[in-house]
Amino acid sequence: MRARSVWPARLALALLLLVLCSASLMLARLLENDQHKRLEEHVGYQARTLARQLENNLSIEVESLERIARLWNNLGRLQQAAWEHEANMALQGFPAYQSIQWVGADLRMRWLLPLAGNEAAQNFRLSAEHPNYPLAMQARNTGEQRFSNSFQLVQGGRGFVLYTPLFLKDAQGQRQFDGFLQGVFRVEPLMTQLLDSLDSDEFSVQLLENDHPLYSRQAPGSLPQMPQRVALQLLNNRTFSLQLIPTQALLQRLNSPLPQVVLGASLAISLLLVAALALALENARRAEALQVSNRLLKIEATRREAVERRLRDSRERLQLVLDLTDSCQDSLFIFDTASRELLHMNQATYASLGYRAEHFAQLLRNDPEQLLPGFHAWLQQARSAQQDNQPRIFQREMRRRDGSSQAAEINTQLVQLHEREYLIAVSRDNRERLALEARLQRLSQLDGLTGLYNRRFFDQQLQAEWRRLRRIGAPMTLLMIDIDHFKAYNDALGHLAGDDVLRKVATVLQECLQREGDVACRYGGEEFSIILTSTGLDGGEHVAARVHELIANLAIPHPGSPQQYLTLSIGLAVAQPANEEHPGSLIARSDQALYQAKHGGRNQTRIWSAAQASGYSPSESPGA
Ligand SMILES: Nc1nc2c(ncn2[C@@H]2O[C@H](COP(=O)(O)OP(=O)(O)OP(=O)(O)O)[C@@H](O)[C@H]2O)c(=O)[nH]1
Repeated sequence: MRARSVWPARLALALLLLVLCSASLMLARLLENDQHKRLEEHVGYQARTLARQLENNLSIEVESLERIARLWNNLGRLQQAAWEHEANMALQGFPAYQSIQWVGADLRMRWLLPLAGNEAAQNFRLSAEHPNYPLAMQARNTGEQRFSNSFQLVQGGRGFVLYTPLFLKDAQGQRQFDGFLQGVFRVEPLMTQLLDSLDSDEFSVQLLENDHPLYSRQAPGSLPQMPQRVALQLLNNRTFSLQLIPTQALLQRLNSPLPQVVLGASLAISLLLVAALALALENARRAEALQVSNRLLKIEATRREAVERRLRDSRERLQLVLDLTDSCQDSLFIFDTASRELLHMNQATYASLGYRAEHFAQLLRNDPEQLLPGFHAWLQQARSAQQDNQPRIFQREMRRRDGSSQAAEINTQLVQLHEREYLIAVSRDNRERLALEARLQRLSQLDGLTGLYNRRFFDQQLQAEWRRLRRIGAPMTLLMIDIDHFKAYNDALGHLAGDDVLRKVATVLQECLQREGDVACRYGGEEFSIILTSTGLDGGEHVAARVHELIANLAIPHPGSPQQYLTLSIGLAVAQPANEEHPGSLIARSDQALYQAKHGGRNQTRIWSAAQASGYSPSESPGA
């Protein structure tokens, strides 16, 4: 289960923050623009006020000179005293005047007030080369006042002139030009007077003529990017303009910190808003992650429960299996071969031997030879057998608690696990089976009718004893015994009687054997054999004689026998196994001897000898 990506939400928040910040900046910018606008309006208003003031001032002077000119024109040329009176009044009313003067019709300076400061202009004459000449001529021709452009005053400094044409009426009533009444203004005092009331810290002021500065008053901290210019209309002259440039001080005075406050506040609010949203987003993400982890935890818990349940079930099943092994008759035990610590043993393991569980475990750990004689050799055998892929079932003796031994068939399996070796052993008390096997073994060696050993056992025994005697250099004697006229016996008395006779003969033969190693067998039909080990001719003859004697003692009636009693014929041969390879020759010799006994009249023993064998005349030993 995968948590949703947080990046789209984070991107959206970043965009939101960007938008909010941009909006804040725009708002602040709007407020600033508004402030600038108000500042411009203020500066513009000031400029317009100053311009109107300047225009008013000059228009008042225009009027005062016009009034003098009207007097002049109507009453005739003024007397000097009257002129001085009028001129001084005008000068007093407008201190910005540099001078008021009358230039005669010949354009030569006549009267000049005040004289002080204007001495240089006393002999002034407006020549045709003077820049104001055309304007003056225009005023003369039109009879209207004209305001000049600026020019270099002969008194020094820059100034301009208001030309007011004067006329006299001649005798014929014709108007005669009588020169100009000139109001001369110097820029400097004109502007100083004008700006007297203006706060010098708040504006820089320029008087411009055709965009060229004629006068400048610079205030510190001017903001040249915010000039406000107002065109001046001085009568006919429109070349002048007034320019105000606000200063930083004015800006500070007029501007409020509102835009900054608004910007700061809105940025802070934006940040807080985005932070709150981010926090909410993070909380939602964590809550979702918590839900996911809770779900995973639940799944894990369910899985663990299932695992534990399975574990519990398998543990219970294991315990059940272990308990069931206690019900088993066979012993089952598993132990570490290095430490001989028991991993498991069922009840039969220790109980069948009479131990308690702890005692058995302790014995296996501390003294395994005591418990299982030859333990270490057996363990090694088990390893070798497993390596060679040989059968791993061992017949061992286990020692009971009372000291007696118990035969045990132990099936072993060695297991290598986690670098340790474990032995799994299943042990079984097989005494009964061994006894049964022994019995079967015996039965397989015996003749069912007589209880003597059968022909097969005879063959095995003859071979085994032959080899043994060959080793020790001792002789072997073989007696081949056959019942005489047994066919006749059967024919006369029946087969059951014949069987009974066979059993009686067997008993006789068995009685005749007194030394260990001597064996009587039913060789086949009515023929028997006796193997006498470490026995020479004397011993053989002795046994044969005893056989004849005991049979004779029985005096078993035999209607078909010349003696009327049952008799036996015996062929006897002696051999030295050390000199011969196989016992076959011994059988053949004793057979030959038996043949001789039969043909010699029966009821006798014939001993095989080499001399007789060549002539085929065994020596005779008559029966009893
Ligand atoms: N009742 C009985 N008879 C057997 C048994 N085995 C062999 N016979 C008999 O033994 C007889 C042996 O007869 P023969 O080989 O002719 O020898 P014989 O009659 O004993 O004569 P001689 O050996 O020459 O003295 C046969 O009639 C067999 O049937 C047996 O287990 N029980």
